Amino acid sequence: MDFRKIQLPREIHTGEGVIEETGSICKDLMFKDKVLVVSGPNTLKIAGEKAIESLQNENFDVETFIIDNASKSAVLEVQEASKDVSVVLGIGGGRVIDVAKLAATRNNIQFISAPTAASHDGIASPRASIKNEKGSVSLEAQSPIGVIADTEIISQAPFRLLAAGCGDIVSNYTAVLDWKLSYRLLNEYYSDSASALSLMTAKMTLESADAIKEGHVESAALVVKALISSGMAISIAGTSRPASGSEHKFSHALDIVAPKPALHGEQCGIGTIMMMYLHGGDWKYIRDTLRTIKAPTTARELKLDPECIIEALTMAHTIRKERYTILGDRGLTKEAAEELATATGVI
Ligand SMILES: NC(=O)C1=CN([C@@H]2O[C@H](COP(=O)(O)OP(=O)(O)OC[C@H]3O[C@@H](n4cnc5c(N)ncnc54)[C@H](O)[C@@H]3O)[C@@H](O)[C@H]2O)C=CC1
Ligand SMILES: O=C(CO)COP(=O)(O)O
Ligand SMILES: [Zn+2]
Repeated sequence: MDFRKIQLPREIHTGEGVIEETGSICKDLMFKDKVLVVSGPNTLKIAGEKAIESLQNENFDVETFIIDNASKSAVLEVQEASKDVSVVLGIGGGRVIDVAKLAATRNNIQFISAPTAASHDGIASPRASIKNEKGSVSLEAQSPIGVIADTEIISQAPFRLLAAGCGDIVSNYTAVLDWKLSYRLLNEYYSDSASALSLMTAKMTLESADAIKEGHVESAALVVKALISSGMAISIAGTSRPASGSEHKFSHALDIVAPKPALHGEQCGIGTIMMMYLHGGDWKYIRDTLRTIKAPTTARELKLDPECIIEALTMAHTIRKERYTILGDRGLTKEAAEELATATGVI
């Protein structure tokens, strides 16, 4: 028998000020007594404290745990801190959400995702990216039972984070091309519906590029919706394949080689320009649209040396080797990497 399970969020709450409804949302979801809020040092002040007040107003006993990295040890610490709670809330950026999501999954506890920035599509996905000695691993986790996305808070986050979210969405184009390639060459499992949702999300976002502006609640709402939809494509696929291909391998490689990596979504956006070139697709459209959004398209904008880009390109195929992409099993030579980055204007 070919059993398949698709897990999706049960409730998605978006809107200006919705973080102040956290307590009543948790009550409606029938959580009781003690809850754990996992946040970052800054995001606690930006959103965590409002959520805590709202939870306390509904008589929840709130514990707080602050993390600053998506490491294995942070996951273990949050697991330890969440043994006797009814729900774990991750309030912050992608790293906070991943740690809280994985710790809750391992403790068999429900998880609520409350993003403070629209910077990544892990908001509603059933995966968690955790750093390890080799860079990072994508681990299976539960989907959040609820998403609380306060568009006012998200619209006030540095614009760079919103533009990065667009880079993570644009990645869907090359991720799907890579996935299809692997399906054709290696008969890898492939889902038409997950790919269709992923591509539609990327297409709609790029078509709205002109409307993605700094400080606008509507822009934040547009990107949040796309990131949640991308996370659902990951849920349907049961793998991050529809949203992570060669461009993500490049970004994961940069996280290893760069002295100070840029944001995940920024790196993925630039990776998409280059991987689309390798696929023979319309890489200029990707580049120009990222420019319209004011997302970075060059190494200089990422504050990275050209050497870093070349090194990441030549090692990208070694990341998640089981995930076949346009980079093949042998990857790029140094010369080919240099040619690719130069031809696309990345260096
Ligand atoms: N689980 C999944 O399916 C996915 C996971 N990821 C992971 O997510 C992470 C990337 O997420 P990011 O959010 O880009 O990085 P991040 O979590 O490191 O956040 C970037 C910075 O933005 C700050 N920040 C967040 N909200 C803010 C606000 N409202 N105002 C001011 N500063 C704010 C954070 O404190 C942090 O310093 C990576 O580790 C990546 O691997 C990315 C995509 C999918
Ligand atoms: O970043 C992701 C999707 O945007 C998750 O992908 P990975 O499986 O590469 O961690
Ligand atoms: Zn990503």
